[in-house]
Amino acid sequence: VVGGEVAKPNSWPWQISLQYLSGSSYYHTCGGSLIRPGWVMTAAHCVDSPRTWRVVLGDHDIYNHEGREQYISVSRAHIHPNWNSNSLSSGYDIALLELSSDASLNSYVQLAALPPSGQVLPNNNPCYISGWGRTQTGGSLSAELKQAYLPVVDHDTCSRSDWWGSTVKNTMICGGDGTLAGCHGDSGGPLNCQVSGQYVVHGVTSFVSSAGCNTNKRPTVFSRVSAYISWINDVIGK
Ligand SMILES: CC(C)C[C@H](NC(=O)C(F)(F)F)C(=O)N[N@@+](C)(CC(=O)Nc1ccc(C(C)C)cc1)Cc1ccccc1
Repeated sequence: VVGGEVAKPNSWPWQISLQYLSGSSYYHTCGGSLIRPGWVMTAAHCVDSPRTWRVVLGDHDIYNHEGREQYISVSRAHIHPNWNSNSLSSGYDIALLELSSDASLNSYVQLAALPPSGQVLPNNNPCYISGWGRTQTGGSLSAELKQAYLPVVDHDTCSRSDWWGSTVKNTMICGGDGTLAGCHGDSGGPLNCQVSGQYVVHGVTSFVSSAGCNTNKRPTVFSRVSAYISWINDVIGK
């Protein structure tokens, strides 16, 4: 997350760190959201390559064990059937991770609320991105969970030719003005939007400009969760 601030610990209790095994250590690679005790929602591009994955719940500082963490391995990744890693702009950058066991819900680990199918938020709706991603383009990951205020940029504005143009589809949601932004390592994490006084996960962090994470008129782009509710229900209801 470029800009913004360190989040109050566990203030986004559905935020998870998705980590892969390399040698004998695990490394943070993406964010995600706990949507059922045994299911995590993340970005398809996070789980494109087959690896040994684990999710860490209840975390704040990813480099220090603070005692609230739960470490659960991923038994299976369900990538959206229409996802094509060579065509990020087509969308479908969403995946569901089946956990090997259920998370224990407590004050540090809670389920995310998901939006109703098809709900599109108005321009400037208050939202926050959260994540451990790079704190500036080409920088390093943040040890502590960060958040930044990224109000919704509606499709009309975000798809303007001097903004993202036709790269952005209406199955995506744009956030922020490019000053504050998501960055590498925030992928898959939530866009937490305030709707009727409650935070609802409306976005899955998908991409930023290759010219730089915080680039003017290139807001952070998220998969719009409300466009995938029926697929999500099909997979987890199964
Ligand atoms: C892995 C890619 C597919 C998605 C990746 N997503 C993120 O970093 C995210 F924002 F989600 F945290 C990204 O934007 N990666 N970049 C590598 C940028 C990138 O690849 N962006 C991008 C944007 C649009 C498109 C298509 C839709 C035209 C393809 C790639 C990050 C970056 C940005 C500036 C400097 C260095 C690294």
